[in-house]
Amino acid sequence: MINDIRNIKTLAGNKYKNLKKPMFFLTIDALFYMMNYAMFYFTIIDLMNNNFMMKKLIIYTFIMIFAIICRFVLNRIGYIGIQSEGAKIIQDLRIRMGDHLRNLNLGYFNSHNIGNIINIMTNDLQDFEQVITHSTSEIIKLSILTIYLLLIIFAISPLLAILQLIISLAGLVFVILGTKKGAKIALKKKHTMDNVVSRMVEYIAGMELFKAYNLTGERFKRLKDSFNDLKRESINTEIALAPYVMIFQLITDISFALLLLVSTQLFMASSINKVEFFSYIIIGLSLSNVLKAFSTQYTFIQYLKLATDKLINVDNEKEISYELEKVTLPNYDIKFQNISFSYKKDTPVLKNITFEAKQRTKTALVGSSGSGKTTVTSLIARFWDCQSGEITIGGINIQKIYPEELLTNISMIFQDVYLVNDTFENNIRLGKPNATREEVINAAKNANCHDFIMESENGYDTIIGEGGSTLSGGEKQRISIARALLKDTPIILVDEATASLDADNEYEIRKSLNILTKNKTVITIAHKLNTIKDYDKIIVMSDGIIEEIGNHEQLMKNKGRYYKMYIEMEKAQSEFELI
Ligand SMILES: Nc1ncnc2c1ncn2[C@@H]1O[C@H](COP(=O)(O)OP(=O)(O)OP(=O)(O)O)[C@@H](O)[C@H]1O
Repeated sequence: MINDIRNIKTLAGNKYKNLKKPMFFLTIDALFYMMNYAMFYFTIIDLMNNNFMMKKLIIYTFIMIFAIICRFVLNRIGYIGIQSEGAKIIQDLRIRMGDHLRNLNLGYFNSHNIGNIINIMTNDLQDFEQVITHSTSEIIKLSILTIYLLLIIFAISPLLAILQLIISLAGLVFVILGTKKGAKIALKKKHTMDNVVSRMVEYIAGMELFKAYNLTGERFKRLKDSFNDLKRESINTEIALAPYVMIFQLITDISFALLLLVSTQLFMASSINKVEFFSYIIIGLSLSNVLKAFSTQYTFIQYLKLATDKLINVDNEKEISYELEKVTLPNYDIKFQNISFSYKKDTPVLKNITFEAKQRTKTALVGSSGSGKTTVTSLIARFWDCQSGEITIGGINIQKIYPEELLTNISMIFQDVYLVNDTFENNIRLGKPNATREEVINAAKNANCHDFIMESENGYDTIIGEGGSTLSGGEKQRISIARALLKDTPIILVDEATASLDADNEYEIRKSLNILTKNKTVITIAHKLNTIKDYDKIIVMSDGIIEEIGNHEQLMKNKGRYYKMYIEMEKAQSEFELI
């Protein structure tokens, strides 16, 4: 319990303190709630003692009305306060979580499925909001009512109060044990929910592919199966939790009946008087209802606790470390010194790699599929950190540099271009948020996308569909080159996408890439060897190691793997031309 409160405080951050004021109002509201019982109690006393006077009744009624008005005001202030402070806390938490996710190593996303992450950022955050804005105030109210009603019963008869306490605590232990078991089942439901979201994302994002391969039915079956799993787990959770709550409520009702018997005995033995006897009936009945509400809240809180635990787990994930938030790199030489890296333990992808790419030179990475070329570029951008060795830029170990600062020096032209659902202008401007329209148009002209942008309905103000769905692969590539031109960084990482493009598009892209990479430190993953003949360095990779290194002439003389690849490429090309 203490741990849970600590977790809530950690997630809520500094603004947690702001909840104290509305909670105070809600506490006073709960105390005013007691006024009804007090007035009722006095009325009974007067009735029983034949002391009833209209004047007194009017006073009691006015006190009750006053208490109700006070409660209304206090409740409004407390409720609105807790809602607005709660909303601020959740907004901060959402932003913090978003920032935190951004600063995590990509390994986190590799080991957690997309559904799990989406659920944490949506459903679990919403559940946490529920804890802050609703459950907390309800628990305060119910706790105060329980203590208050028990104290009145104690004043009537300590024996009745002690018996009530023992039975309630025994019942509560039962509920606690039950909900512990239920929590495990509820956690299973949450995992199933993660799976449903993952399947939905897969179904929607892969729709084009599934249609092309006529797999929509099969993929929908996967989605439908996950819906069925969710239905089963939802029923299981209810079945697991409901009996414990129902039994507790049964115990509470039976305990009231038994204590009614005890109180009658006490009354017969003159241990309590008439007034106390009737008061107990009313107070005991009220306590029974409050305890029932408590048990429902308790199970609810336990379920929400799962969301809090999930959020805390993400919050505790270690962020990428760094020492330098700002850095001026003395030069842009990129050096890999004895780099070893694996995505998964015991499956090395890069094995003791050493090479240097001097500033303002062009280096190409070639080799078979899966040899580790993309991994090399991902390590330069610090998407991942290597497990041993040192990568330096300008002599500074990149693991010391804040990743976002490092990326201000790097542009990436990759095969998968992501465009946001915004105008052409704003998509290009992502490269330099404060760029003028003129700069955007200049970059677009150099990236050979100005013409097709101008041909579209609203020119630069035309909205591109989400993910760039309205554009061809080549057009998306050129927009990403325009972005990079605008960003104008000293280091450019390119994964050549020209293999899948038609000759016109390829020509346009090559032209704009030449402008982009002029006088820069360039590392290109090359798929067509005839495009890298003029490169300063060609690194031939094979199964995570560097097999050969040199320029085109040197490697051709070596007659090693590069030579074979080149000859094969030429042969394939001449065969293709013959066809
Ligand atoms: N995110 C990842 N998680 C786990 N393994 C990965 C991940 N990315 C790549 N790998 C694995 O690492 C190895 C090297 O992959 P990498 O993408 O670097 O090769 P590549 O030479 O660029 O291949 P290609 O030319 O096909 O793009 C492969 O075995 C691949 O399966």
